[in-house]
Amino acid sequence: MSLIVKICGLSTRETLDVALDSGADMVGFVFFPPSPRHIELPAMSELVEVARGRAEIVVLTVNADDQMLDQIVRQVRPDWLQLHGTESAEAVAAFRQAFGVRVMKALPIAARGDLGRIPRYAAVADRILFDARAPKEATRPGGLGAVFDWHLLENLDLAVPFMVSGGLHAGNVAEAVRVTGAGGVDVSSGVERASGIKDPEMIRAFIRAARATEELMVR
Ligand SMILES: O=C(O)c1ccccc1NCC(=O)[C@H](O)[C@H](O)COP(=O)(O)O
Repeated sequence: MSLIVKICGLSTRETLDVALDSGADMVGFVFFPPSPRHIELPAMSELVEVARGRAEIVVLTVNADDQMLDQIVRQVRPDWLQLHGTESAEAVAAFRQAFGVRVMKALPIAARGDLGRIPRYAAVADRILFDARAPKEATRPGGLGAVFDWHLLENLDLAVPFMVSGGLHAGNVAEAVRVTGAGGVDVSSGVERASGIKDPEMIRAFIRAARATEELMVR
């Protein structure tokens, strides 16, 4: 069975090419100005056209309003919107219907209590992405290279596919897949040599390591 591998926070042609040539299934672009990976829509659109048809295109936003999402969808035409803020399940359902784009909802995980809201979101999103909960003082809700306790997701049975993220890198991705049984993995910081600066060799190594876990997948 194949694992979905997403490389997030791409912002240069060189590193996008490396991700595509190495076989990434999804490539993510961040539209969130406080992020070191933020990319304006005209530049994003140019990169997206390079990726279209070769990998699924994901645009990540944080609590974006209807107007912003409408602009992103019209200008960039992504395959997916990744909602990485505190969007409600009702908002996820409404965006999905309004924009005709698949929606991946990121849910922050730190403790067992965070699992309670999962079914609400699984009922309306096309995919769930689990990420580490950002500390209160963080300037962004993700892309921090922080790991959560993967055992919290053990034996999770969801109606929709899910992916795991948060502090993944070539050295721990196999264990994350083994423990969570996730159908996909998502990485940003773990393939960077400095904040916001992707490293070609780290991207290659991550995708190689992720592919090597596929033999562990039984579902
Ligand atoms: O990348 C960012 O700067 C970012 C900003 C705001 C919300 C989410 C953000 N990133 C999320 C991701 O890149 C991934 O979906 C995931 O959280 C993995 O991040 P990392 O722990 O850096 O591998």
